[in-house]
Amino acid sequence: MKTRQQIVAGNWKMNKNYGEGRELAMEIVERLKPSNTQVVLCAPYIHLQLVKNIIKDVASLYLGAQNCHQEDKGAYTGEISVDMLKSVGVSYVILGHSERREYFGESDELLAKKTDKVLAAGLLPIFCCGESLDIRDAGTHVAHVQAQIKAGLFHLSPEEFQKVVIAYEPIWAIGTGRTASPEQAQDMHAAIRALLTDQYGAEIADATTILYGGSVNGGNAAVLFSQPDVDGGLVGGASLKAEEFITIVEATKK
Ligand SMILES: O=C[C@H](O)COP(=O)(O)O
Repeated sequence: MKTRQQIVAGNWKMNKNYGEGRELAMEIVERLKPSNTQVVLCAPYIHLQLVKNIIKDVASLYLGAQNCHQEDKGAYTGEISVDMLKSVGVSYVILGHSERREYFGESDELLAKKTDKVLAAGLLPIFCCGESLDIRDAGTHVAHVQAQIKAGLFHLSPEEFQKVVIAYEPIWAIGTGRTASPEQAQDMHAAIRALLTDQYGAEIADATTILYGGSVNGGNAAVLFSQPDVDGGLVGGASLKAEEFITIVEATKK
């Protein structure tokens, strides 16, 4: 039976120029201690090749991208294909981050296509879901998140689905300093796992990694990750400081 992998992914978003990115990746390599937690550096495209070279000898470090295009290639100015990502050693691709959904109009249908493309290339999607504050206040957050997962992922076969990592990121907690409480995170993660159990069965649901994202930092990571259904984090701001990021990695379950 597949065991549930603990993962901490750092999403650098649109931060760090070339030199700063090199410095950050090198400091992470220096500070990281061997462990079973997978650590994914989701750097901007300009850094991917360099970061791959810096992390290549560290078994627990993986390269991630923050997006991809849904087509193989062609006249899509400014876009990047899964084949391009794969060719520089990318393993994980973040899909459906709320910033992409909101600022770039990414729909559930589009994300289903991107998921297919990532899996077909042999890469691993980190599929993001999460509700706005209005939806949470209306009390429909569980239904909202479950609908995002159904629309983006439930066309996948069980074999395909087993490669997917889910990241729950309440939008009201992203970059705001206002994190979900451990109970709020656990409740949603349990609801997601229950949905996965209905669709794919308990064995696959139990083995699925579900990350929490939204103002995770060195001070709150341990209590969030100690929740039974929280299997690590998708970290934005705090992934830009090596020391704090490593503290977060070390807060994962052993
Ligand atoms: O992808 C990461 C999330 O958007 C969380 O960002 P944050 O840790 O800066 O709140």
